[in-house]
Amino acid sequence: MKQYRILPMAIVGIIVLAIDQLTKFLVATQMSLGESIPVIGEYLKITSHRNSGAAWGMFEGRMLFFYIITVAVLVFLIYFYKTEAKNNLLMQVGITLLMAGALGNFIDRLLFQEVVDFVDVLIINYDFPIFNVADSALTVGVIILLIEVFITGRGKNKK
Ligand SMILES: CCC[C@@H]1OC(=O)[C@@H](C)C[C@H](C)CCCCC(=O)CCC[C@@H](CC)/C=C\C=C(/COC)CC[C@@H](O)[C@@H](O)C[C@H](O)CNC1=O
Repeated sequence: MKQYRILPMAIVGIIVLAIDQLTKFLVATQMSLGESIPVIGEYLKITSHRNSGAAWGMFEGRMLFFYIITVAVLVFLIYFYKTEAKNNLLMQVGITLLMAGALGNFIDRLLFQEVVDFVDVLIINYDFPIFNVADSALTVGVIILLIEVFITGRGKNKK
């Protein structure tokens, strides 16, 4: 248990997943499609948006593709956790975030065949795609794993 921290990681994953699903639910029920609520002026808004594709609307509507990819990603992450994340907290956190993010968008795709997006940021005059908590978890998870492999851990098990 200590080496894999299954219980703490499961709690982190469930909390991230719950926040993702709650925020999507609130946006979908409390806002009309396209409605926008400024949080920090033009720079950060909550905009109710839907996306039946991946980042930037790629593979729009290809739900079977998304189901297959997501199950493959989840199976790979479980395998990777068991083989590479032993005694490695950073890697365990990164993989947990990736799994929570993948599951969050998977639930939306299974239930609605599209994903609820609402985080609308204006980055240096480039209107970044609208995303959600699950995308944030996926992106942070990717960054953590990259840091772990290339900077701190070099992939080896750390005490
Ligand atoms: C973040 C992964 C996207 C997420 O992948 C998932 O679900 C996984 C589990 C399933 C995918 C089929 C697999 C990855 C496809 C590759 C991809 O997509 C390139 C990733 C670039 C990424 C590097 C990490 C940068 C940034 C993206 C965005 C900002 O993220 C903060 C824009 C998000 C908005 O376009 C929003 O509309 C997307 C919508 O919510 C559906 N989300 C997905 O498909």
